[in-house]
Amino acid sequence: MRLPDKFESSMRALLGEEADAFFATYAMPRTTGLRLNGLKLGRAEYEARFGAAGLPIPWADGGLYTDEDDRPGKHLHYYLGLYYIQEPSAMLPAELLDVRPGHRVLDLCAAPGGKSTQLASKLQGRGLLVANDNAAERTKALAKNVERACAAGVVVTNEEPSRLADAFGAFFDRVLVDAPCSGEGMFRKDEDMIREWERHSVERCSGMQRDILREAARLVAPGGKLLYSTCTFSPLENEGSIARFLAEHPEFDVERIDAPAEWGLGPGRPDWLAGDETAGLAGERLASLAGAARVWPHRSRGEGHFAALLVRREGAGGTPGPRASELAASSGTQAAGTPAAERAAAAMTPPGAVRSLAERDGSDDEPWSFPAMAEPEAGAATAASAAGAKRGARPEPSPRGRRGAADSGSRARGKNAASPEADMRDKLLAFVRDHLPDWKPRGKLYARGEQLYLQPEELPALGRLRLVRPGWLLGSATKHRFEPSQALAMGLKMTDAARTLRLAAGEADASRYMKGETLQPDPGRIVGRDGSPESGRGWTLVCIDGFPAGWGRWDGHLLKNELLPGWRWL
Ligand SMILES: C[S@@+](CC[C@H](N)C(=O)[O-])C[C@H]1O[C@@H](n2cnc3c(N)ncnc32)[C@H](O)[C@@H]1O
Repeated sequence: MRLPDKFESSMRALLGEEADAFFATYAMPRTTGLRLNGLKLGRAEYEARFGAAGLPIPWADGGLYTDEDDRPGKHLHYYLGLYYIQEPSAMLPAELLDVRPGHRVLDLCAAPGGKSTQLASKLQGRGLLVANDNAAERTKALAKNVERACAAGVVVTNEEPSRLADAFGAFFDRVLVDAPCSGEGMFRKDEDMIREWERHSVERCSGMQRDILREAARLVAPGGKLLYSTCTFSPLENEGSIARFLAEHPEFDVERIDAPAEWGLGPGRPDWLAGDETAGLAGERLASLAGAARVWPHRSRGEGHFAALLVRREGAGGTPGPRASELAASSGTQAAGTPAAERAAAAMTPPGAVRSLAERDGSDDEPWSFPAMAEPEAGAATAASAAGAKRGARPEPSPRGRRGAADSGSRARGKNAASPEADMRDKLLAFVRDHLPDWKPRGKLYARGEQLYLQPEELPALGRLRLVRPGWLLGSATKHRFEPSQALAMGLKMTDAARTLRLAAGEADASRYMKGETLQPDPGRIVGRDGSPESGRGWTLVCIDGFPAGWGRWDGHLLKNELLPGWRWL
């Protein structure tokens, strides 16, 4: 591999005696890995059922090393969302962020979603994750990866950080800034990164990082944490970005990353900054940058990475955004400014205020309502509709379109059962009663066109933001019925569905289903929740190795395949 001369000479100067060991790694195979999806299963269960999958990655829950010539992306289990393919060092930042169930989490630079899916598994379905990226095209992969792994509790946005900061204010307990960077740590993984490095200068990346970090600071609740990470070795983009951040934000401190010695991490290197790169920081505050962590390929089994954990002091009041203060007023709880730790602890106990669908259905005069059905301002296009318009395709129905206009009327009518909202909800409820009898999701409904989403209860109204996925897409309420989505299937458990076809990955019908073909299973294979034959017809959850793969429609003879083309196994 031919490394750029400028890169080589600066790394030799920084590493001194260690430089030879560092450069020797470029003749070795790159490191590869996968991370089991903790929302579906853990390592013990995976290995007990499917055999050993690789050596554990020491810093990542469910992380396993793979061999370069393994092809985990070709396996059906990948399509079922049982794991995400991720470079081992890239699993470190989300582990360090200390995300717990109930937290409000923001992944500010999230596409294509490796760390978002990891953060979502830490939340275990409690709390909220906003996964954002400012590149519209990249949010498509982000949304799909989230839907494959864990769409419940996740909102995908396509925004500039400043607009998120204006909307949310100091709302989040945890913020991840996995920043765009010069990618020096990925040269061994992807030689294209060398060409990219030659095109994008370290200085340009450092400017982008400054702008993103400035806005990120506004989004962290007092007592909350911000994890900054890059996949580059450049001191300017790593310690330099954090030095400038600390100089501009006295309310933040570095929290030392105390990793076990066997992880092989190196410290942050404030001593590598040139005088004009320290942003005037000096003394203990400059020295605190040593509490960051560097992954070195000659010390750990992983590509190059940097991580710094920053904590916003308790009582360092941020500005609650208009949306966050709305939430505080409406919920009667203190939304912004409440110590994050207290709220996280409260979230660990079952939240009585958050009622399940089953509890609402029947016991409430407005079951599973639309309490915060916010609509984007006229002219604020969704990312999907903007992308469609660019390609000249028919844009997704506007939220202020046919349904939206009627919705405004329905709000004026209040609880009128004949409102379009109530009609959509009733179709969904009828589907749930028939097909998912004991399913107990948490959240509130949100409608966009015909599509119905489930949002986390504590998500404030997001009217002006570009929403790629305003929540978990449950399906569409069409004129005659509710049609469940692929995202709904992926977020269910096999035992949630009243009717299933249960296949094993090795069966011909499993690959035929995943390729989009109609199936003709033995009717005895269509079973109910307890595994006994089921005589009904209609929507059927197709499961492979015990995990949902998608929907089919059973007519007693044939199973019509409802797997969308983009979800097929090629
Ligand atoms: C290193 S990648 C993120 C990888 C991702 N965290 C993952 O684990 O899959 C950096 C991302 O930052 C996004 N980005 C660049 N500038 C941004 C900005 N100003 N605001 C938000 N995202 C930005 C890029 O589009 C890119 O997807």
